[in-house]
Amino acid sequence: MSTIDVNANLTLHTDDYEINMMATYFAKNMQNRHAVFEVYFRDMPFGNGYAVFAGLEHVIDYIKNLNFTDADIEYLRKEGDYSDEFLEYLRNFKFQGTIRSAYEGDLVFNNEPIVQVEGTIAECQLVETAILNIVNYQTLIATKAARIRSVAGNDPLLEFGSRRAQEVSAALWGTRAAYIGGFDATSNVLAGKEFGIPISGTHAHSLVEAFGNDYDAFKAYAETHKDCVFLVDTFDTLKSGVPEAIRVAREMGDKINFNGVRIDSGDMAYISKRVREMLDKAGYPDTKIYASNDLDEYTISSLKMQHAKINVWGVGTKVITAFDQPALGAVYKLVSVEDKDGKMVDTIKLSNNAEKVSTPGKKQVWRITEKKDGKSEGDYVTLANEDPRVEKELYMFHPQYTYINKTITNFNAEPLLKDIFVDGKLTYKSPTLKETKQYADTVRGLLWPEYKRMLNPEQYPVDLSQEAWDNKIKLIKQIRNGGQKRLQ
Ligand SMILES: Nc1ncnc2c1ncn2[C@@H]1O[C@H](COP(=O)(O)OP(=O)(O)OP(=O)(O)O)[C@@H](O)[C@H]1O
Ligand SMILES: O=P(O)(O)OC[C@H]1O[C@H](OP(=O)(O)OP(=O)(O)O)[C@H](O)[C@@H]1O
Ligand SMILES: O=C(O)c1cccnc1
Repeated sequence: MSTIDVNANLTLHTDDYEINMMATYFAKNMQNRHAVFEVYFRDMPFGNGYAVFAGLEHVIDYIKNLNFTDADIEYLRKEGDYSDEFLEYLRNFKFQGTIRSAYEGDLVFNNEPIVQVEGTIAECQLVETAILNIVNYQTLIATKAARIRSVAGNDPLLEFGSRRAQEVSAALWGTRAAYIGGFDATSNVLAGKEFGIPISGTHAHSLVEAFGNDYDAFKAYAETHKDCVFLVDTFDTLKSGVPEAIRVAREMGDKINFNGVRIDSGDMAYISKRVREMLDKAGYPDTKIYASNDLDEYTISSLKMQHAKINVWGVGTKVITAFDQPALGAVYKLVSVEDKDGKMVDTIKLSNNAEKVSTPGKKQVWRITEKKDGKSEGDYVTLANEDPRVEKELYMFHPQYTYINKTITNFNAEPLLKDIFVDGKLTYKSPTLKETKQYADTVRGLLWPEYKRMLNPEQYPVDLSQEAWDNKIKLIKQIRNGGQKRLQ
């Protein structure tokens, strides 16, 4: 069994209310009614122009292992007010639904479905909590990482956040998401072993404290490691740390690779410039300067503007906790359900807040790109039975401000939601993590720069097809006119 337990049974990792609803559906003999739920988020995280989808691999592990054990059933018998018949139903429960999803690394936007779960209403209901838990966190971290990548240019980005992550699982899956989003390596050795992420590490202040001075610590490290990056700011970066690192490098000669020095405090623009001068003067122009200390896209961008001489960035807390926005806020909404006569009926959740009104009907998202250069034109959300690929021209309009519109010709339309599980069977073959990272990079390249800038990006169009829009307005009117249906 691996430590990141891909075989973990997380069946009870669900909210009590999901099982309570399952019990009601069961008692009313509605448990097998066909239903479609969709995951979407309402606002772009960090005010970013795009989000990077992540979490699918963990969702797949979770679904594969869904199964109520005897111990789970006994626990529910003790804690809940469930009938014996319902508990027997759970004991025999198997996920037999269909899941369609964006791929990890895909760019996703607010107010479009990014995961779709279709099956019996009972099974769809059960998986809400875990799917949201996984996708919300990993997509958030991958997006934060992509923002940091966007200002770091081609510089190596090291993920250092395990000590500050919200517990173990977040550190591990979070660093995987950060890798997809644009980081190059992690300090977490377990994540390296389990996911194949390159690992990277320097040393801490404690090494210098333990030896009492920079020289003895660096010398001892150099005698025990070929590749050396010395942390130079324990006492005084310019007066002691860097001179002693150079002294040790000279003494050790080609017994070591003097790969770098790390700065972890102070004015990193000023210090890095002085350190660069010292290293160059000493004949170490290839020795890199690493920086860490509460870095994020803002500090890195500012340091770049100040022409700081930093080559490698270690980023911990701010990426692994998505520091400035703790949750993505993705939701899971019922969009269509079978009525008592076996007919699928679209459903809507109304709200006084226009943004919170869900879009009814089973849908597909089409990424519309120009045929000429493959660049993005926007996303076109249709009802599932529509196929814009057969259209010669596409009329795209803003779903709230409909006077904002354009007609597109000569376009390609690619579906975002792809089959992952079909009738309970995994039909999707996962790429390697490296391929996923490469894919994330490629699709980011297709987005116009206006949507990618870190501050105040243009809003990427996510439009509804005329049919999807008409369907929504029809349902809103129906319900406002007192026409709530009896489906039972
Ligand atoms: N030239 C700079 N421009 C912008 N931000 C910087 C610059 N130099 C450092 N920073 C950032 O400023 C913050 C300084 O934080 P803080 O005051 O905690 O660090 P410190 O006092 O240098 O070190 P310590 O962590 O040991 O207290 C960090 O987020 C760091 O990344
Ligand atoms: O600042 P982050 O982006 O989270 O990067 C990780 C931090 O972890 C280490 O510090 P340590 O835990 O020793 O504490 P410190 O921040 O007080 O130096 C390292 O020196 C970085 O400063
Ligand atoms: O390797 C490092 O330098 C490192 C690892 C974790 C946290 N801070 C720094």
